[in-house]
Amino acid sequence: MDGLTHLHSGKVRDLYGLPGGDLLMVARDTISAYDYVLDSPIPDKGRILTQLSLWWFEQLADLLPNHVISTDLPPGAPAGWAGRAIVVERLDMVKVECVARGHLTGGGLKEYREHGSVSGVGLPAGLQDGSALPEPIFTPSTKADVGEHDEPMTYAEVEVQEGPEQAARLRDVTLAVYRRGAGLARDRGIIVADTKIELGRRAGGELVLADEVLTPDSSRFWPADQWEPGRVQTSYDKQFVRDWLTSPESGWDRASGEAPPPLPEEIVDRTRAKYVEAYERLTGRTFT
Ligand SMILES: C[C@H](c1ccccc1)n1cc(-c2ncnc(N)c2C#N)cn1
Repeated sequence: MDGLTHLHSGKVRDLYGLPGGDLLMVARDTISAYDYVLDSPIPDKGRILTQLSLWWFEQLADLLPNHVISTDLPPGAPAGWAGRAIVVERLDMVKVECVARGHLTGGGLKEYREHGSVSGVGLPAGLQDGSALPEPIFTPSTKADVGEHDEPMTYAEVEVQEGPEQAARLRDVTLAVYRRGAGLARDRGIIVADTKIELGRRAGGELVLADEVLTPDSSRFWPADQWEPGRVQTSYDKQFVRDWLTSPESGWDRASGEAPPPLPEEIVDRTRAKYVEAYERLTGRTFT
């Protein structure tokens, strides 16, 4: 693909350099579960989550600028990338995974059970898996290498790395994006339990919202009507996959260290439908 320089491949997205310095972010139809990228693509997942991210950038534009330049395919990009590729402004990326949590689960719950805190933020006693936090908290982490897990950072460590003023700005922006997104989603029946945003800086130091934003890949989406603290919550988008992979029908042993088997067509179809449903509930638009 002349004109495109492959720069980075994540679990579900790829990043290319364009002549002139901009970047092309491409979302694939892949889905990951239990830290594996599954062999079975979910048709249109890349397009659905790209269009959701673009809609969120619009909803958040009054809070801070974003890196979106164009959704037109640049020369050299395959036609099959239409709808799931975004030309973005090249930024100096902040080396902090900016995470906000409104509910306690996953790695945060594990840390809470060990230390009574998450990323150094003290929390009240008695919280359970899925509990709503008294208020959303900023729980930054390091940017781990491919295949590694991010490590929690305390706010003090962010201050040392970025400086006190910038650390406060990262915290405030992350919490503002989360509050806006979680509030809007909750009104539409979806709990955004937590989210990770990527921020970058322009040459003049201005903070810009980058990467994808408030998608089921960057956030935990739960159906609000099934929320029940004290147990593992239902995943809005991945529950069919998780249930099948951990059922006798799949023949897969998660403890074996072997990669999961391909998904049955029915599970793929039902998972695609959940992505479409989430997009349509949040945006009020019809996915075509
Ligand atoms: C990890 C993430 C990634 C995204 C998509 C696919 C693979 C990786 N990434 C984003 C940048 C990046 N760098 C400079 N300017 C930007 N606007 C962005 C963005 N977004 C670098 N890495």
